[in-house]
Amino acid sequence: MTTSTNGKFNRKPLIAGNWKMNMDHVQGITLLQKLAWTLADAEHDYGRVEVAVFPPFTDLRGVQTLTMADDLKVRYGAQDLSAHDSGAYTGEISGQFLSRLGCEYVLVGHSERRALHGESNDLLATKVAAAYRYSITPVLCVGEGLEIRQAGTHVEYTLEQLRGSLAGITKEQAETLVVAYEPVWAIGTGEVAGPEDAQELCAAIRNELSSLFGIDVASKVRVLYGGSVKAGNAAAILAQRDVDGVLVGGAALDAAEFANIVRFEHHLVTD
Ligand SMILES: O=C(CO)COP(=O)(O)O
Repeated sequence: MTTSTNGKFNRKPLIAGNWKMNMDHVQGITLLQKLAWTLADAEHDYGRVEVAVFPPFTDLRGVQTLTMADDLKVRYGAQDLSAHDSGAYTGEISGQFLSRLGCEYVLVGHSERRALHGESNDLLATKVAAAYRYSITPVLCVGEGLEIRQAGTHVEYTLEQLRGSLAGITKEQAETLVVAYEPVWAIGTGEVAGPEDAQELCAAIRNELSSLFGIDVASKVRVLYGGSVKAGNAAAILAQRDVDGVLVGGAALDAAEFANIVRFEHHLVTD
């Protein structure tokens, strides 16, 4: 008998939309407004399922202004941050600036940052620490590429990324962490990991956090799945025991589609 008051979820599900390098600041406001209206029409209960968007840096001031003016319940965050606080780091954005812009979350170590910008686990550990310095919750992204998946070493590889990118954080910090498992071969390819694959890795990540930081961490940390999530496959993925949410790319650029993912419970078959 579980004491859960939120369906199968002991942890509040988080439905997150990573806009990547899409939506300029005008388009971004329109998208957020549409999303908020669609969810308001559907009487979405944000206390039950949390919603967050990750727009480009240049959209964040507009997103903040709209959120404050209309008292929106959608949370938001940035797609990256600097490991440094300030100084001669041309082109970088400090966690301090993000905090001033009302960001509650920041993506750290998205596979596109790891692959295209050579971000290592060591660097990412310093970015995770920077996020915590400004009380921003990191959404740490991990996940294997196709070759590793085919070699069958994906669990060990992903857990190694997890350990490396969390080096030096405290148990208290770990308790507020969000981890997103995003297998690279499933990102933007239409190739979605099966619900069982998502469950396997989300459970392995939770177990690893438990042995790294203690069991209560594992019961609090939310572990998301990302990679070709759409309204049509979200419910089955979110029905898995250890999947506490999804990190959505392409489908987050369409307000109606993303709202349907947020409302996944309406597509769940209850047991
Ligand atoms: O990378 C992703 C989210 O961060 C996933 O992107 P897609 O949903 O477009 O596959």
